[in-house]
Amino acid sequence: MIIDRLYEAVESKGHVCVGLDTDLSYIPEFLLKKHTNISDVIFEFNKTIVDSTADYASCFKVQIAYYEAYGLEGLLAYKKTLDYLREKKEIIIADIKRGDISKTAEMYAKGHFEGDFESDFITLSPYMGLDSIEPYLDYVKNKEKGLFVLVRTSNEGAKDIQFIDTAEGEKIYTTVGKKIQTLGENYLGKCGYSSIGGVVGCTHADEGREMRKTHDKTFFLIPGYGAQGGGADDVAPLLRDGNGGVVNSSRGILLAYKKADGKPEEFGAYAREEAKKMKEAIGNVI
Ligand SMILES: O=C(O)c1cc(=O)[nH]c(=O)n1[C@@H]1O[C@H](COP(=O)(O)O)[C@@H](O)[C@H]1O
Repeated sequence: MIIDRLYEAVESKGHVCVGLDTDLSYIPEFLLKKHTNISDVIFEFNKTIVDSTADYASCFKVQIAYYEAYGLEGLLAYKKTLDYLREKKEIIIADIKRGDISKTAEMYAKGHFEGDFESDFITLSPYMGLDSIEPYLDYVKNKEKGLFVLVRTSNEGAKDIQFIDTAEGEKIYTTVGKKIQTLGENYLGKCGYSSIGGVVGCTHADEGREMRKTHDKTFFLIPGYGAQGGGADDVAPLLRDGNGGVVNSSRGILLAYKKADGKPEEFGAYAREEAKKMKEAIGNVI
């Protein structure tokens, strides 16, 4: 099961998931000038970030919107980035947030678990129902692939729908989380967690401890660290026994050189330092 690979990566390298949400405006001028096409610019930036942070990262999350936004050149950069991560044996989470009827989902599964855009995990939205997740399950069972399903997201608007009380007297996200855990129990790895994980933001830390208890077999992808205001203390309740989740930071790492007003040529070194600091900060509180 792919979850065992991720669990072991967390054991050996820590909880940091580096987010490759590469906007052209994040890329230093000298790199923009060096290449004539966007795909080479984005790929060289990503390659430097991967090489600089890999010692401190258990996985990398690539948010596809940042690549789609640049059309075919962007998608070429996306593919090159995935190929490079695979070559380096890094674990890839493709943040594609899909969710559609089952025939369409079959094509999404093929598109992101096979071929040019193959990744290890993908993110899914469950709001069309569990039948929209079914087409991915054969890949989870037989092809070493995994899912992270949105449960309680990090944005302010999460409250608009996910926090509504159901007739059973619980929040919608609690119901979704329970359904994901029940489904996930069919795909447990040796580590005790399922290859069907849940996305739980660290920006509503208050219920974190309770969630960790009730979702004891669900591995969490935890966004919201850094740029969205989350810190190590917000993440700690969502992690258990020093494992049980990975924590994503994208802008916090990619833009570390700008925040420090550092030399643009040293953007990789700043990203490395930020990933190291994040790993240590989380290590200190769990
Ligand atoms: O699924 C996600 O990764 C995700 C879920 C969520 O609830 N909140 C959230 O921010 N994300 C993603 O996590 C990343 C956060 O980026 P930064 O805020 O720059 O660290 C982005 O790629 C978001 O799309």
